[in-house]
Amino acid sequence: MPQLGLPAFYDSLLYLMLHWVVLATSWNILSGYSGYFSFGHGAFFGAGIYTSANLMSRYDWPFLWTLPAAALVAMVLGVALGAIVFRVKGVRGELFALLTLAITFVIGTIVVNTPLDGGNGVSLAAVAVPKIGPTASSTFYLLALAAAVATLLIAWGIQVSKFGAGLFAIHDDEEAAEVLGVPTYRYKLMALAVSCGLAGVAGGIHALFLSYVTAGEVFTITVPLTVVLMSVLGGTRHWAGPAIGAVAITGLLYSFTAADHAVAGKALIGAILIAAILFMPDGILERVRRLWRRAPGAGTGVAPAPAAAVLAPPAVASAAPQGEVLLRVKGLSKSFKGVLALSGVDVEVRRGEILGLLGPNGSGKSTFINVVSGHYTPTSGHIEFEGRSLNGLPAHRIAGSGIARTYQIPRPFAHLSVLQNVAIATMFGGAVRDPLDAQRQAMRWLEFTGLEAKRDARPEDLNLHQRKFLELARALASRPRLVLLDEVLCGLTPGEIDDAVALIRRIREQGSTIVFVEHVMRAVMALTDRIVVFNHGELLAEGAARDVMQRPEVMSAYLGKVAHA
Ligand SMILES: Nc1ncnc2c1ncn2[C@@H]1O[C@H](COP(=O)(O)OP(=O)(O)OP(=O)(O)O)[C@@H](O)[C@H]1O
Repeated sequence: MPQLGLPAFYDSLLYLMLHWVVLATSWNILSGYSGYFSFGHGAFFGAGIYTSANLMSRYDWPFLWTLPAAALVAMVLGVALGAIVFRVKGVRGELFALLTLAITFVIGTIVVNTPLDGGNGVSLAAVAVPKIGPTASSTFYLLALAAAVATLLIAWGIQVSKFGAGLFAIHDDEEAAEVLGVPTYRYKLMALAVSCGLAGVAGGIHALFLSYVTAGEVFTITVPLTVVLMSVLGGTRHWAGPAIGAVAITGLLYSFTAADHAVAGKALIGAILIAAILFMPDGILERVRRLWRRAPGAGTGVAPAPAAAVLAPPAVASAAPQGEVLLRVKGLSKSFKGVLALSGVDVEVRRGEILGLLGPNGSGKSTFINVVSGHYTPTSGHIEFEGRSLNGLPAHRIAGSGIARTYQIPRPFAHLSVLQNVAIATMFGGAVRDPLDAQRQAMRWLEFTGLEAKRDARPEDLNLHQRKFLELARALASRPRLVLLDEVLCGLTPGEIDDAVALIRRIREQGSTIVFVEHVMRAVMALTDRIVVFNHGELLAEGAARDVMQRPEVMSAYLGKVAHA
């Protein structure tokens, strides 16, 4: 472009487009991918601007040397903030957005009241623009072009990687992602660091472009609002979406400014945004991709599993010999603000067995699964798996050690296909790094659970029976040595229960040990080697199902409950 000799206006217009491509795409890496909607992008952009501006004006750093420093300062600021905020459960959605916006104003106030700005702004009129292009405006264009290409490559690389898959899982259900082995805290921090670093670089370049920076114009709501609009317009679930939004909005805005119709331009953009949000809530790009997918002959890009693989699911690794204690739980208690859900429970699970976990409603069965899988931390007691203590481990480390679980009410990742849902488990539990390999392996688990025809469906298109089987496929795909099944049969018809019972048998046959929480007595009798019965959070009885269910104390705990099953 600089060689074409066009008026400087075009260089500047293209600079601004690419500048917004960097900002919107960098915002999307955290907020679009992981769903942590930030309104604090102005703070990180501003950190980059003021770092570069101060290093150039006060310390005479050459402009290009200030850019890594701008990235670093913005990154450190973001990671320091994230290290605290991401630890607080529940700071998501509007709370996270408001918190990050408040931080922008706090940082703006600090900058104005310190020598960083001093209330007068920082002038860079005396700083020389490096001679990268033939003119100053072309230099800015080339710098922004390099930054935009690098940012888009990073965003693409993350989207197609295991890291990206983890972020998309966090977007849909952070707790379920953690239980499947996604290191959610680390991933969120990494995404924030990348997002802030890129915003810092954009800020560093923009400082010299503006040549005079004031906190009043930097730390405003304009930057976060604009990047959110651009990303939402283009589509937040794809690396290219924010760039499309950025080009569309900047192009429209400046074409009207050039023709002296700036107000009409803003009104038109407002109208376009309203129409886009109403008719394309997932963004322009998602709309186009959906039309493309509907086109005859459009495939998903995932090769089918080889025929031999389809016949047999992957063997599950077994670390302990048959009959050895796999899981040892001693004196386990869990209380919730005065409610003692588990009280000093001792349970042993042996390798290869199906252990039924029974008890009336509210007796602590789901709490047991939640504590063993790391969803809740125990109040007291000890949990040991294959001889190693699980106490204090986060849920993703427990998943990584070979324990998988299902939820009583299925919790699939709503925006991912059935195949992608299972592939996440293959990657994080089964340690397959390459997403395409993960999808091939996931396909084998879909065949195992009979869901292969639904591979491209969204979870919302499945019935309850299929969603429960998807939970099973997802749990198995992490190749666990112990599977904790929480009422997988609940809500199924008698025919579907028969299918599920046969499937659970096959799961055991291919090597997994199963703890099976269930109220359906027919299935308990057919499947379990042993049962333990809980009542009021305590262990009431244990042994073979036929003996234990006859005991008077069990019958009285269950009074009225056995009969209906
Ligand atoms: N997150 C929570 N907060 C407060 N109380 C809880 C929580 N989770 C479980 N409880 C309480 O702990 C007790 C045991 O609940 P739990 O869900 O483990 O029982 P359950 O045996 O699985 O019951 P069901 O068969 O109905 O699923 C109940 O009194 C329940 O209300």
